[in-house]
This record gives sequence, structure tokens and C-alpha cells, in this order.
Amino acid sequence: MDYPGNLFVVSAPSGAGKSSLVKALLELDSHVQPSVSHTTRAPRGQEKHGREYFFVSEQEFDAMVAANGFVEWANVHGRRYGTSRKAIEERVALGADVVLEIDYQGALQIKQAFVNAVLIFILPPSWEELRSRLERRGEDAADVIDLRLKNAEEEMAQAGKFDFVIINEVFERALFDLKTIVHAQRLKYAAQRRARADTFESLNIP
Ligand SMILES: Nc1ncnc2c1ncn2[C@@H]1O[C@H](COP(=O)(O)OP(=O)(O)OP(=O)(O)O)[C@@H](O)[C@H]1O
Ligand SMILES: Nc1nc2c(ncn2[C@@H]2O[C@H](COP(=O)(O)O)[C@@H](O)[C@H]2O)c(=O)[nH]1
Repeated sequence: MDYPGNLFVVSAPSGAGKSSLVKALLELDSHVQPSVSHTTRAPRGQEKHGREYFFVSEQEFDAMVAANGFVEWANVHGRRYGTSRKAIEERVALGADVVLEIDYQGALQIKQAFVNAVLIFILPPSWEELRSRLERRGEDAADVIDLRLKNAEEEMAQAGKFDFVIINEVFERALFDLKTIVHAQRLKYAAQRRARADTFESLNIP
């Protein structure tokens, strides 16, 4: 389905820096709105219900799956995460640009539902740096970090299925790349929609 708003999907192995990049993008670009996912994992650090995530029980998550309430959902690092269908469809239908920070399985499901969604994959500069970012962040236990690094191998193998790949080595440079992609795609889709509207008008199609 085609909507007036744009969907940007940002995926990366845990610790590559996608949340930091998306947060910085949101501060710079008031046209972009974040999507708040539902998850069955516990809050960490200063995370708040409704801000970083909607933290729900396994039963609540099951109920949303049964009600077709997710536009995509996946098992990631042993927990379930999903994007509310209603929140996304309502906002892009109103012309908002929405950014989703989700894993690659969810990103590929989004592309099926929204063909114009732009998929962006963030890579760390090296394995060593990925591990040290997770350790420096200091929010996950050692066994959780090990699991996330193990899963990173499979996740990084999916980068080729994305529309764009950004290497997050120097933060400001990666942010510039992300901003450029968002602006370029917004202009491209606006031009496409205008051209289609002009064609319909010239053919007298309401
Ligand atoms: N370019 C960079 N150089 C150095 N450190 C960075 C860079 N980008 C992000 N970081 C740091 O790396 C850590 C991981 O970043 P962040 O939490 O944004 O990762 P993430 O990909 O969102 O991870 P997760 O999927 O687990 O939420 C944070 O401490 C962040 O400040
Ligand atoms: N498929 C989905 N993946 C999601 C969603 N929300 C977050 N995520 C991904 O989960 C991992 C772990 O996140 P963390 O906050 O526990 O570190 C990360 O790759 C996220 O991108 C979602 O709605 N759907």
C-alpha cells in the first residue's frame, strides 16, 4: 500500500549504535517520528514504559499477535519484539515520516507490507569495537553480551538485503549519511507522488 508518509527502518547488530544515531536524527529532524515497539524483555537502566518500549508480558504479547496487532514481530536475543500496526499505519496515512529501530527479520517483514519503506543497515567498524561498545555501555550482563555478539554474525550477513549500509565508525559522519538518506528519499518519493498526481489529472482520473 502507498501512503503519503515515509517509513525508514534502521537495523544493526546490538551495540553498533543505531539507537544513538536515530536519537540524534530525531533531534535534528522534526519531521521524523520514532516508533515505540512492544517487547517482552525487562526494562534496563533508565528505560520507561511507553518511551523506549511498551514492556508487556508474554500473555499480552500473545494477545496482540492473535489480534493481528503487529505489522511485524520477531524473536530477538531470546525475547519478542513487535511494531504496532495501528500506530504505524495511522501516522504514515497522515503524512508523517516514521523511523523504526528493529532487527533484520522485522525489517524484511516491513518491506513486504510497505514496498516503499527504506531499509538502512548500520555496521560497526570492527568486531573488537562492537564488543567494546557493548561493554562500555555497561547495561548488559556478560552472558547477554556474548549472546548478542554471537547473533551479530547472522545479522550482519543480512546487510546486503538492505537499501543502504552505513558504517558507524566516526559518529558524526554516520549521522550525516543517515540524514542524507532520509532527505534524499523524502524528496524522491515526493517527486514520484507529484508526477503520479499530474498523470492522473491529465488523464482526468479522480
Ligand atoms: N560512532 C561511535 N563511536 C563510539 N561509540 C559509539 C558510536 N556510536 C554509538 N556508540 C556507543 O556505543 C554504545 C552502543 O550504542 P547504541 O546503544 O546506540 O547501540 P544499538 O545498536 O542501539 O544497540 P541495541 O540494539 O542493543 O539497543 C553506546 O554506549 C553508544 O554511546
Ligand atoms: N523485529 C523487531 N525488532 C525489534 C523491535 N524493537 C527492537 N527490536 C530489536 O531488538 C534488538 C534488541 O533491542 P534491545 O533494545 O533489547 O537492545 C535490536 O536489534 C532492536 O533493533 C521490533 O519492534 N521489532
